[in-house]
Amino acid sequence: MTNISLKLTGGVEMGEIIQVKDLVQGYGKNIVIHDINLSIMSGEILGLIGPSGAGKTTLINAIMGMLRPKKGSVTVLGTAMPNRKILARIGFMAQADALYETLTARENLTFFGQMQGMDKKELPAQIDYATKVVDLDEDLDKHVSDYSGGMKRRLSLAIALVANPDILILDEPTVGIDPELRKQIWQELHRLSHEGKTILLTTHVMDDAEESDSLLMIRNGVAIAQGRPAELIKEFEVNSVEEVFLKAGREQDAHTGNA
Ligand SMILES: Nc1ncnc2c1ncn2[C@@H]1O[C@H](COP(=O)(O)OP(=O)(O)OP(=O)(O)O)[C@@H](O)[C@H]1O
Repeated sequence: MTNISLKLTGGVEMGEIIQVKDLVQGYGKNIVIHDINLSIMSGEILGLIGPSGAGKTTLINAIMGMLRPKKGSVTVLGTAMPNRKILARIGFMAQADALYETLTARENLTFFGQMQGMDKKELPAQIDYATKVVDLDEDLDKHVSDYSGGMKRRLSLAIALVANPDILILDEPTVGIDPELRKQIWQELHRLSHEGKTILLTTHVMDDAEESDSLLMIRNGVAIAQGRPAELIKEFEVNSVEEVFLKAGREQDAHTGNA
């Protein structure tokens, strides 16, 4: 355990839930994340935003403990990652769907729910809840092989939700999801955050960024802006989160001589 104090209130931990300190991460000799610092408090929704190849998935994989930090540290619920017990408390939606195609959606949800230690008696109600959030309740008994790409994304999100985890880590949860359902999913994410759940998601979409409580913008593996959307808009003297990103990118280029 680190020196971070976590208080228990009604079973939900309070305080700093995810902490990333001076993280350097990469593959072999290729460094793709440079000195990232990040703190996510309980009940906070943090949006990780950046262009393709910026290093979002790499950062998420480091937080999940799937990659060991090359330098710096990742702490989740006061425990250094990687850690199996902590992993069980995270609902994870990966960018590539990891589903059993020959099983039905219900069977997939049952399997992943049980893997996360869910009580068998609680599973039907949780499956019902999670599939309603993503609008798949009518298609629950279809084989995943008959699902469209968007339906598979939605099922992956339902799997992240099914075990009622304290922490949600979602890699591009809104890709392939229509605007109406996107709105419904955001309503649910806000409700979960009000319950004290901590949510980290990645996105390319500026609308998602505006829904987040706080943002970390990364470009070429470097944090170029960090803070609450409204504060960033003020700080960069622009009118939207998108303009913050563009201005911060230009400042990065000027700084590194790429301008
Ligand atoms: N398994 C891997 N082995 C080697 N290099 C990798 C691996 N995964 C990612 N990379 C490289 O690391 C960099 C960051 O990739 P990453 O997937 O983290 O970006 P991203 O921001 O999530 O992109 P996208 O939005 O397209 O998913 C890229 O240059 C990518 O080529």
